[in-house]
Amino acid sequence: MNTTEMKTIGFADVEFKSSVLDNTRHLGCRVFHATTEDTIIQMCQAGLTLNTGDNVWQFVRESQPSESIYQVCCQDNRVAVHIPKGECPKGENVQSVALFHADKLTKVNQNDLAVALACFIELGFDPLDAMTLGLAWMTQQARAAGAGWPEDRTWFPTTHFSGDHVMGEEAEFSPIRKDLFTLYPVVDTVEWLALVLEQGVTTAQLRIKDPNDPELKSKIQQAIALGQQYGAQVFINDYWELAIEMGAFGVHLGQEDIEVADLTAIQAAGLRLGISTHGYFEIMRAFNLKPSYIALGHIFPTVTKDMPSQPQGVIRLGQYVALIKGAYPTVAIGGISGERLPKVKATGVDAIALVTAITRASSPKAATQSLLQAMTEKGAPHAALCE
Ligand SMILES: Cc1ncc(COP(=O)(O)OP(=O)(O)O)c(N)n1
Ligand SMILES: Cc1ncsc1CCOP(=O)(O)O
Ligand SMILES: [Mg+2]
Repeated sequence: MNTTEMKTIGFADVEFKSSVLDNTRHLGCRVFHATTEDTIIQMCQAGLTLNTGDNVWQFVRESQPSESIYQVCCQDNRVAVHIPKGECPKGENVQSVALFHADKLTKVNQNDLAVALACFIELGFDPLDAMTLGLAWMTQQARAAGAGWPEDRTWFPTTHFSGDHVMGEEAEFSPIRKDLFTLYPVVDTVEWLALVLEQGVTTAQLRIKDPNDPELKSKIQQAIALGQQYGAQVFINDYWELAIEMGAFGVHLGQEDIEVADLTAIQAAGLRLGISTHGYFEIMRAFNLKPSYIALGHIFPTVTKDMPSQPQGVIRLGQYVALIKGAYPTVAIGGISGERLPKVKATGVDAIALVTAITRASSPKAATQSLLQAMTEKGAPHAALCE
């Protein structure tokens, strides 16, 4: 934990019982009987509620769409969260029911869950990340593995949205070569791609954001050919259909992209798949697809893309990397410069993706070379992280 400040949470009803109350101190939180805290757990006629100041959670038997309340429905070891309409950052198309399966618990105790959820929300996590962490923390305790910060993915729930694509049991995406997965420039022209490959880059991405670009097809074709020429892993951002048609090495897709792409077709065609994530819920959601790598972002503020989420910082990056390590290769993205690279690398992340550190450098060739060198230099892995 990176803070010594104790967070306080109140429960309004003196009769309120939870077996994890004392253990919240391991997270830097204190939950006690009070009626005046900003974050408060209380019983009302409709059932258990948690008011965090920013949002209200209600534990219900059957959920129904609501404009303003997060509704939590617990059944055995499964939890469904109905996300209020007003909370969907991207509007109507966003999926509204998040599902969690804590398969190493027999039953989710809703009082314990309210406490765990309150703690992780107080610690600054987004709602679905707080739920993911809360269930991991409860499972870890139920399995006598301590009450400290949940790091071991064994205890994490599986997560998905209702309506998510389900991959076949055996299906997984082709692997990447990890020895070639170091500096990962993301560029928007074939010229930039050629420049970075000439400097010795071994993994790169073509990211063209205009789907009406009249030369889109030809640019993708040239990017694939350059990848083959240099023996590099070239990913195509977004345009998975063209990537399949033209035999690309791989595609990169974001959280909304995976809802519409034909993942089975991408996998069956042998293309590698990289997936963007922005927190615990999305990381566990990405696990379901058995991708070729998981991208973690955005780490620092970025000028390249409008981000609905907050920058994650290197402390959280380190926690995500620890969670994923050994399962999938990881790449960090967002606001990473040459100066910031060493502390990002110290988290143990496999690769570092960047745009402006190269495209806005006074000498892009020299910048690429020095970034490549910095990636291969032996630093102190997992050195003390300070932001
Ligand atoms: C390596 C890497 N990480 C993240 C992204 C972002 O993908 P996405 O969230 O789909 O956003 P767009 O790039 O499509 O705007 C990426 N492209 N590459
Ligand atoms: C595409 C993308 N996805 C998350 S941050 C980002 C842009 C990264 O660009 P930069 O390295 O210039 O911050
Ligand atoms: Mg995308």
